[in-house]
Amino acid sequence: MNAEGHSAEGPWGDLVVVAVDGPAGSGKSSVSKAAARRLGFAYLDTGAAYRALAWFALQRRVDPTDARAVADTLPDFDYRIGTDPDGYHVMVGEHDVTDAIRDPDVTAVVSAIARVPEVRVRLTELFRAIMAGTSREGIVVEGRDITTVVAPDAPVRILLTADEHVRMARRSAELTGHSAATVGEQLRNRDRADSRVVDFMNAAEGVTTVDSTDLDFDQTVDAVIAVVQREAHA
Ligand SMILES: Nc1ncnc2c1ncn2[C@@H]1O[C@H](COP(=O)(O)OP(=O)(O)OP(=O)(O)O)[C@@H](O)[C@H]1O
Ligand SMILES: Nc1ccn([C@@H]2O[C@H](COP(=O)(O)O)[C@@H](O)[C@H]2O)c(=O)n1
Repeated sequence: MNAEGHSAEGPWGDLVVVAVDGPAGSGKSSVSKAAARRLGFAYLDTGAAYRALAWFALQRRVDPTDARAVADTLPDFDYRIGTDPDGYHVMVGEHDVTDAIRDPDVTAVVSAIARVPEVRVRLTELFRAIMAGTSREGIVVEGRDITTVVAPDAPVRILLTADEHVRMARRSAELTGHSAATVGEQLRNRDRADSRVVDFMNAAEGVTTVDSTDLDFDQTVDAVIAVVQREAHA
């Protein structure tokens, strides 16, 4: 039994871990948060940690392409994230970086930060500790390598995807003041860089694909919840 009372059968005991991966703009954060809210589960956004470390490196004027210098920031990286889907916040030390980590300057360098092996090892440990510490019945964890590296043994594993043009259109609809072409190019470049490190375009064995290309937001949340209900206690 772990500290939060999840009994010890399998790595997660009776904690229902819902692992969700997918490319940029596929709806991982918004859909996972809404599904967690409806299920009464916790919600963990893992991309926020990579973004927060990118923010921290920029603050320290570390060159994001210098892997050694990036890894050297890890001992001082004091990171906390809220896992209540209704109380989402991200802290680095005493700084609330919830909004700052969405800044285009951070988005532009996050893939370079995320390809540093020491970073991936450290953040994976951190994610597992946060997951094990939840007091709720379950947790929805979303990112790029959750179904394959962070929690390949999760009872529910989902690849959330959508056609690239649809993802670009959804992303540009939420970003005013940026041309659709620029938004699309940034999204495609980030996916290209990230997919050199982990494969989140193809479902690993045992992972269920939810394709939202022809679904609206609520239908996508319904589809994710249907997978959870079918697979959580299968
Ligand atoms: N099925 C859907 N129908 C319509 N809009 C959607 C759907 N799913 C997600 N969206 C919208 O698409 C946009 C991108 O979603 P979101 O930010 O959750 O994606 P993401 O995968 O977390 O992206 P990133 O990896 O870049 O952080 C949001 O505005 C969200 O509301
Ligand atoms: N499991 C993960 C999650 C994220 N990343 C990297 O972080 C970047 C930001 O992620 P968002 O989901 O907030 O867009 C992403 O582009 C990846 O570089 C990761 O490597 N693994």
